[in-house]
Amino acid sequence: MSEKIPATVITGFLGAGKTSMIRHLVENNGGRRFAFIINEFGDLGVDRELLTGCGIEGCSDEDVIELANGCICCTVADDFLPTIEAILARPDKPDHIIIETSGLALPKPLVKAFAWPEVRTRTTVDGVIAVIDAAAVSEGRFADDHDAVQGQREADESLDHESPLEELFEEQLQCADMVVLNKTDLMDEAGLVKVRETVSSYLRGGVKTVASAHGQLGADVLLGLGAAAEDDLDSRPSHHDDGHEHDHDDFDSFVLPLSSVEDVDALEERIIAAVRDHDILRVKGFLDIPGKPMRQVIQGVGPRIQRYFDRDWKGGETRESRLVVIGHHGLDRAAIAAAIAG
Ligand SMILES: Nc1nc2c(ncn2[C@@H]2O[C@H](COP(=O)(O)OP(=O)(O)OP(=O)(O)O)[C@@H](O)[C@H]2O)c(=O)[nH]1
Repeated sequence: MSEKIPATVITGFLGAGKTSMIRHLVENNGGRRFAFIINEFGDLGVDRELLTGCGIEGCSDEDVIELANGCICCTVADDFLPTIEAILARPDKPDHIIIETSGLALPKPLVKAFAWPEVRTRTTVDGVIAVIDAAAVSEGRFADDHDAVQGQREADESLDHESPLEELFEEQLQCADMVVLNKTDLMDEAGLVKVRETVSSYLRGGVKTVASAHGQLGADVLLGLGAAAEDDLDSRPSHHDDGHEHDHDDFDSFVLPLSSVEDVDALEERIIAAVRDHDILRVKGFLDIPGKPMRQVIQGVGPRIQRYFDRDWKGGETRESRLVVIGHHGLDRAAIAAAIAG
C-alpha cells in the first residue's frame, strides 16, 4: 500500500494569522509540493487571492482550492470530502495537504472526516495547528482567566454560558496538536507568559505551544507532527459531540462594494470608527486607488488596520474596491456601509 499523504489542519480565530503562516510556509517550502484547501467565512475569497497572488513557485492556481460555501465544519460531506478525494485522485499527488479552516469553524468535524473509509487509507491528519492572536488574548478579547471563570460557573450554574468567541477559542485549542502564539511583536514577554498560561489551561496533555511573529515558523516546526488525529478523536472534546448542530447564527458577514478610493487614510479612519461603534470582528478586502497600477490589500483585525500593495491589477480585470465585513450577529449593515463609505 502506498504511503498516506499527510494533511495539516490550520485552525484559529478570524485574523489570528493563519494565511500569513501558510504564506511563509509556501515561501520556505523546502521543495515540497503542497495542495491547499482554503475555507473562508466571508464571500470575497481574499485568502485564496492572497495565496495565488503571491507568485511563488509551488503555489499555482490549481493547487489552491477555495471552499467558500460557509464554514468547512458544516459542509464536510458536500464540499470537503469531494475536494480531498479529487486531490487524492490526482496523478501528480502533493507531498502535503494544507487546510486553512475559516476563523469560525470547529476543527473536529473536519478531522472526523479523515476517519471516513474513503479517505483514511490514503491520507492522515499530520497535525491540527491552532493559531492564536496572542496579543488579542492578552488584551482579554477571547477569554478572561479561564480557570477562574470555570470555577465561578461550576459554583453557580445560573451564570451565563460561554460567549460564542470563548466557545470557539476553546474548541479550536482542545482539538490542537500544536498551538502557535502569534503576534508576539505586539506584546511584551510578561504578556506572553500570561497568554501561554491561559492557553495551556485549555490544552490536552503534551500539546506544545510555539511563539511567532507573522507566522514565521519553519516547515520543520509545523509539519511532521505525525499525530494521526483521525485515530484520536475521543481525546478532543467538542461542545457538539452530542450531535448538537453547530450553526453560525452568532456571526454575520457581508460584502461592501466601494467606489475607488481617493483618500485611503480617511477610509482607514472611517473603518476604525466603524469597528469601534459596531460589533465588527474582521474587515478585509482590496482597494482601487486611482493612478496606482497595483491593487491595495486592506486588513483589519479588531481595531488594527494594515494596508499594502500586493500585485498589479491584471489586464481585463475590473479595478474595484470591495471589503468583506465580519462581525457578531445582527450587524447593522446599512449603518456600517454608510459609516465606511463616508
Ligand atoms: N503585527 C502582526 N500582525 C500580524 C501577525 N500575523 C498576522 N498579522 C496581520 O494580521 C492580519 C490578519 O492576518 P491573516 O494571516 O490574514 O489572518 P487569518 O487568520 O488568515 O485571517 P482570517 O482568514 O480572516 O481568519 C493581517 O493584517 C496580517 O498582516 C503578527 O504576528 N504580527
